Amino acid sequence: MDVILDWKSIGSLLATFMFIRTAINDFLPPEIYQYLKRFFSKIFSSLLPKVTIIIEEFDGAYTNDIFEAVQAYLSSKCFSSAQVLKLSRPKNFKNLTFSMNTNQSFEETFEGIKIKWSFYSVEKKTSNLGYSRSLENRLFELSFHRKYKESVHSSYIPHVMEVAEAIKFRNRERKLYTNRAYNEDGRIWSSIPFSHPSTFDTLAIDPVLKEDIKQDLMRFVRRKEFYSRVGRAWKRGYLLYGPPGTGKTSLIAAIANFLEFDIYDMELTAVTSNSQMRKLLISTSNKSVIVVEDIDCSLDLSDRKKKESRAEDDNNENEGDSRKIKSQKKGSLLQTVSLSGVLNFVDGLWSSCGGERLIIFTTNHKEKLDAALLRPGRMDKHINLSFCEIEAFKMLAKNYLGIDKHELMRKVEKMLPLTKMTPADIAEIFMSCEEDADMGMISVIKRMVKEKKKNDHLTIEDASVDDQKSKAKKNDDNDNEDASVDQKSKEKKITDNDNEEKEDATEKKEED
Ligand SMILES: Nc1ncnc2c1ncn2[C@@H]1O[C@H](COP(=O)(O)OP(=O)(O)OP(=O)(O)O)[C@@H](O)[C@H]1O
Repeated sequence: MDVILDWKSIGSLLATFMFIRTAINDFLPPEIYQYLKRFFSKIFSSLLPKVTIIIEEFDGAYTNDIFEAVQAYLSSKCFSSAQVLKLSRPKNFKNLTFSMNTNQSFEETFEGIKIKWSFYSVEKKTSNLGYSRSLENRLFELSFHRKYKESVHSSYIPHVMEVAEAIKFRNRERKLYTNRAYNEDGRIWSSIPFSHPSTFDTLAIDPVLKEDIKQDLMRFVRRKEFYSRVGRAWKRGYLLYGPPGTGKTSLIAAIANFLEFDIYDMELTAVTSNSQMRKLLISTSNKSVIVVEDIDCSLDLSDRKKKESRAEDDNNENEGDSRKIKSQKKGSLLQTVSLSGVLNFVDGLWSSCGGERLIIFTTNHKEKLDAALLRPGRMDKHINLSFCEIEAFKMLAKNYLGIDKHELMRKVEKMLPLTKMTPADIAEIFMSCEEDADMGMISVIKRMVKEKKKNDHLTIEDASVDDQKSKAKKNDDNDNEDASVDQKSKEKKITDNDNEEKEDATEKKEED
């Protein structure tokens, strides 16, 4: 009976409320109505003291740095209070990582302020060109009492960012790229678990060049103030050029490892417009290396003045199959991103990015690029990676065979300039020798002899009839060299002694 009475009183209360509301709406002048509305909403908001800040993973197409920072911050904190946690150890991470599960909360007190974090994941439906797809939209909610709004803004949030930065620094050996960015179709355009083992120690390039690159990078990262003082965006452009297999990709990985930057590998051919490219680039995080590989294949970026004559040359040129396929595949998209689009982003747009960024273009054909793209300020440093020279060879021998010196090193030094072998060629031979130093060195020399023969043969085919004699002599020399290597390998098997003398004797014989 009591319950029935309660329901009755609620009903009459609601009826009275509706009556008053209608009366206010109908009879009160609008000005007084608005005034009363503001007045009551003020009273209600002071009665509801909670403020909530939402931190989404993506802001439109761009990643939100604060989301990542909060994620790192909470992974270090949530263990003590969240009820359901996720435990993981991503590949290449040393430590276990705790993170909050969806729909979970974590509470803490900071300088007397009660803070509550909640983590949600919501499905967002998007439709594009008749296709509908669902995207995961993850977000953190930060709630606290209204009266602490100012303190949260000026102390707590900076504290979270500081802790997150410290965690990132502490875990700098963890090489995992976790950032995700979606393009307008909702596809991930860049999600690279970055754990490339290449470092400056394993990179076989001229030591002087290596040191120069390291110095340049260090100067760049410590000159934040300088860049802002002179009013320039904090970015640097590198162009890596040289034949395939000379270590362009390895150098990029070594740079990212050295600087501890994220890598974004930009597939320009998948970008459908200049504005999309601009959006994608702005969505990259601070401290990142943006890589555009094979720029000459991705776009028609050749010097506009030379374009027509080049087109003819291209038809006649005997290029590698893979490059042809690449060009054909990408040809249909040639018009989508223009040279000016690329130039624009390399120049001006960076200013809106804030943090330091390195952009690296690679090409096998520097001469095909437009001069406008190559000028300083756009591509600040041009790095030529070429065929293997002796210092690089020694590094490869050390890395792959574990040797600092070898009796055949002098021979290699003599022959290297006569061949066009890339570090990749040599690395491949060493790989197949399973760390047997003698076998590795002998196999390399045999291959060099073959390469030299091939090169000589090509040169001679082009030469005039008068050069026929020298061709015969060169072939004789090659045969001698080939034989001497075989001979040496036999001798090596018999005894390790007297090698130096035997080699000297063989070389002398060849010279004679
Ligand atoms: N300078 C180098 N130092 C150490 N290893 C190298 C070097 N150059 C090539 N290599 C080896 O050869 C492989 C291929 O090299 P990489 O992909 O870096 O060459 P690239 O110049 O980028 O070739 P492409 O132009 O075809 O992309 C690497 O995985 C690495 O093992």
